[in-house]
Amino acid sequence: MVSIRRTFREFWPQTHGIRRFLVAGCVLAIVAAVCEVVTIGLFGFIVDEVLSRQDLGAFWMPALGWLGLAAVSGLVSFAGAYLTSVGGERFLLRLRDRVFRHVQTLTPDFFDNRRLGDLMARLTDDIEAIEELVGTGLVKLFTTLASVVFFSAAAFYVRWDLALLTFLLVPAFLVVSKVFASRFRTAAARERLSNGAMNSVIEESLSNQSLVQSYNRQDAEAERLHSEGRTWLRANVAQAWLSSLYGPVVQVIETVCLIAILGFGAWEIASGRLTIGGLLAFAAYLAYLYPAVQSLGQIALTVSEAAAGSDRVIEILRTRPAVTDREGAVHLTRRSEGRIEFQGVGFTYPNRTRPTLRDLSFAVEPGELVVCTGPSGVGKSTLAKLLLRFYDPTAGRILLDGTDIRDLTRESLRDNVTILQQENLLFSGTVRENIAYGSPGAELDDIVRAAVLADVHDFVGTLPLGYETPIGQRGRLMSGGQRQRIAIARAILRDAPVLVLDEPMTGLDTLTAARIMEPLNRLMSGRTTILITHDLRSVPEGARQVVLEPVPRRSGRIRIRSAARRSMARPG
Ligand SMILES: Nc1ncnc2c1ncn2[C@@H]1O[C@H](COP(=O)(O)OP(=O)(O)OP(=O)(O)O)[C@@H](O)[C@H]1O
Repeated sequence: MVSIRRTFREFWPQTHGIRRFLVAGCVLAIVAAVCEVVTIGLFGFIVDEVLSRQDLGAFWMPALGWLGLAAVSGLVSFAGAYLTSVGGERFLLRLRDRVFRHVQTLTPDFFDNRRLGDLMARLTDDIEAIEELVGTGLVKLFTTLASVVFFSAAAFYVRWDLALLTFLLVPAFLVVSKVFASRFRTAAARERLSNGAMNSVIEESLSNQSLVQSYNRQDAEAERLHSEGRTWLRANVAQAWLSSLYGPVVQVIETVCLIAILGFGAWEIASGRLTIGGLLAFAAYLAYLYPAVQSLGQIALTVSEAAAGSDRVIEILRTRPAVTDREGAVHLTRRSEGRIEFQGVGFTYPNRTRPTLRDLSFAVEPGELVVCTGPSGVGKSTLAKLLLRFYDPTAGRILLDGTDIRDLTRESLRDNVTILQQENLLFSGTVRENIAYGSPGAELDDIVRAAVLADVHDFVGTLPLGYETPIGQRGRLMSGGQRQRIAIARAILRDAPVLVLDEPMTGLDTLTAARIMEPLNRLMSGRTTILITHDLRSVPEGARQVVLEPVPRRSGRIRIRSAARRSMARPG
């Protein structure tokens, strides 16, 4: 119950503007139910007035009425179902957009600590489950409730005492559905969890297929999926067991009811207090009423499933980004000059106790190139993450043109800093789209100019569709050097005053590295550049160096102080 209330509080406002579809769906479904009630009344009338009395003349009017009602009922059922789906789908779209937008405000740290497949399950299946509760589920609940009310009212109208007898069994339905719903919720929560785990295994294995195959790990991966699949199977079987059992249990209660009614009805007919038409109409109302009551129980089961999904989505929505814009943060409208200064910067990753950086101070003048070196794992890439505000320093500050970067909006800060990462991140679009990724709306001429400067234009000329050639998922149809040059073209086109190159030569052989050097120099010229590398091949002569030293392992109080001095970056 708490989950359901929480789900509605969280997601109901999102149905604003869509509610008319849902309301229309409800109203139309209710009209269809009313048509059915009247139709059954006509059926009782035909039995008593036409069949029992063998009077064909009395047949035509109710028959025509029946036909008319069937047409109206068909039409409104169709329109109701259609409008409900439109409303539900629009709600789903909105919901997914909201969660995805929120997820993108979270710092990369969030993604580093989560399994991608599980996040994907939350953005797809779990969101659909919420829609089935708050959107279409609500319509179903209202229309089913309306059917229950109408069919029971009609049953009471025909014979209140018989109806009352029937209703004595309603508590039995309620007890059954309550017992089932709580068990179903536990099974559903397990199913959601295991669905996420299974998706994670599929995602990890498929995205690392070249590693899997080259290390002959196919069987191990298949076993991993099989084991997650088994857990999923168990959760689903538990769900199936409950939902399959629910129907027969309810049916037994229904049958007891029907037999009691028929027996009582036969006695009433024999004593002349009830017509056959009356009894048949009554039985028909019950035949409609019971499935409606049964589907109320089914709705309770779906609600349990949706609540399990919704908990998982709300958990994501409640996660706050580790870094946010400060109140009154300045949005840089002009291009920054590009003066960067680290002042006594210290940083510890949120899930670590040992600091990665301590008391790091250095400055880079506009247009200057500074090379940042140091052994692997010393925190060079961390420095880039701090400059882009993926994290905030735990001590000290970083200035851009003399302003603390925490006083700038993240958007305007990042507009002024381009990073070229170790692993070149390309999307599965075309060459053109990838070069223009950081500069939406760039003209083809500008894209080509950037490609020429990045020394990739000639290569693009050899591709079957030139700039319109798809580059494969994550650019896998390109070589490492080609990917790197496309990334350089992207950075050139973006034209930000500050540039961070994080190991631009990683994975490239000497020859390719040498070829990259020239476009890199073109990219760096005139920009403040921090070149992170432990590969001194790529260090241009005469460039100033900042050497990072590891923060020592054991951290007694006195050692920390001496460590602080030792780990200070010193210009080379
Ligand atoms: N998201 C993270 N959470 C916790 N620790 C992290 C995270 N990212 C990096 N680290 C740790 O921080 C330290 C510095 O990592 P960083 O990537 O900055 O090193 P680096 O100097 O760039 O190394 P390399 O030259 O090998 O790329 C490492 O010990 C690493 O294990």
